[in-house]
Amino acid sequence: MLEQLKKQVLEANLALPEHNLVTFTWGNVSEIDRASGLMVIKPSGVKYSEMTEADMVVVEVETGRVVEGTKRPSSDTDTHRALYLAWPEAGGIVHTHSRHATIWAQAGRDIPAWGTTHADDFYGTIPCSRAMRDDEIIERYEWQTGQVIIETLRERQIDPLAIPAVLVNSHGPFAWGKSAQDAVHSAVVLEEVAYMALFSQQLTPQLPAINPALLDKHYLRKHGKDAWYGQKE
Ligand SMILES: O=C(CO)[C@@H](O)[C@@H](O)COP(=O)(O)O
Repeated sequence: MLEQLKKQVLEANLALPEHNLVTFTWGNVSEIDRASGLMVIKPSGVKYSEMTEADMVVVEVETGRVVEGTKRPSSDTDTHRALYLAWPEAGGIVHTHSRHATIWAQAGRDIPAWGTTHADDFYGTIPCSRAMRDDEIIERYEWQTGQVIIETLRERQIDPLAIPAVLVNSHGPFAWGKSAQDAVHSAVVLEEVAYMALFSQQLTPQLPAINPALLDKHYLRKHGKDAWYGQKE
């Protein structure tokens, strides 16, 4: 089981540079095995071009203890842990510094649903968190980053399954899904809609939100209980 998970997490991490979501060693992807309470995450600071399955690090989600691996886990491991512990439905988590999503995060701006590309995968506004306080930055920063993400969705009454991404203020995007690959899909679409939104609002500064009927149509045909998009599995 763990060997298969390491393979999946390596492939998901290698998809980040493939989709131009990261530069150098930025970003990280993990996946959890709920039965064992273990997660697999990329090693910290290792070049994607040199990364191997053997470099993947196995971490006990509850405690953060490294149970397998010779390398240090990602510096964002505690953020991933916090989200897995808070959201039982999260199977994979990704963090990137993808350019346009990070522009919105640095600007402290939510990305409203302005089109069907957004609506296909995000059932409404993608939130930006508040700025972190000094005490949250100084003590257990990565864990606290996770707590701010959880607080943002809770206070905005956002279902993590319906909007599988957040912009961490002054930092960058985190996205998630049923698996590492699913989380990377969310991160790719997030970057695309961030890019489109940036220029759409420049063309039309008072851009109205998407028609709710159109939002429903596009989101629910892919993710609703009667979803029919694509081919039957
Ligand atoms: O967010 C950041 C840095 O701001 C990290 O994603 C980035 O440096 C990657 O760190 P890791 O290599 O995963 O430890």
